[in-house]
Amino acid sequence: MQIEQTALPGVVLITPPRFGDHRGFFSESYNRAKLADQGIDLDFVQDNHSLSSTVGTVRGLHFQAPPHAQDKLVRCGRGALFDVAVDIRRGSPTYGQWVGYELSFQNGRQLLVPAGFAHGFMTLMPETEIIYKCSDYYAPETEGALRWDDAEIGIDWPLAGIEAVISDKDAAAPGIAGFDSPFAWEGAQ
Ligand SMILES: Cc1cn([C@H]2C[C@H](O)[C@@H](COP(=O)(O)OP(=O)(O)O[C@H]3O[C@@H](C)C(=O)[C@@H](O)[C@H]3O)O2)c(=O)[nH]c1=O
Repeated sequence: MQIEQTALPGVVLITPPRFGDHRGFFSESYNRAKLADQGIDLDFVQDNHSLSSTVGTVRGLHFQAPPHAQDKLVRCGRGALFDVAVDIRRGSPTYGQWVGYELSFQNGRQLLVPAGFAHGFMTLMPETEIIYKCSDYYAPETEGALRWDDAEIGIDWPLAGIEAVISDKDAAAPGIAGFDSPFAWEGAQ
């Protein structure tokens, strides 16, 4: 299993091995013990799966506030997407900064987006599926969102100029200026 740190401490790229043969491939998309050996020991309780039909669909930037904050382990089941994590922990040295990676069926990469980060993605192919594990249950009363194209966050989305397909909820999300984050940085881990 390949583990790569990103520019945002805690956000990690994970690539499980694929064993190919004449039938295709086999891969352990999640193995708790092997991840724990690498220092990533999370207690996932819910798996989510969504399909986005159109290229340029954007979902995000989303989080759940404590006490239902979620770590998310994200992968692409079909197609390709650009997956983003934004640090929203008050006092964090990287507050407001983002990282983004292409996750695709083809590359098999996964992104670990810890609690304290807003998460979002843009699909790069039609009929793209995202699958992610969450460390807490859906708690709509704790949901929050930031605007996906907020100039102050400044995410360099691929497919610049495309008219993004977004939900009404995401269209109404605020920018990060004046955002009263429910997360506080707890110091270097
Ligand atoms: C997130 C979620 C939604 N739902 C329902 C609520 C609603 O009727 C329908 C669609 O919900 P949404 O529009 O919020 O779905 P979506 O915009 O795909 O929301 C997701 O976006 C990505 C970026 C994330 O990181 C997730 O945590 C989640 O916020 O699904 C659940 O039943 N359980 C869940 O865990």
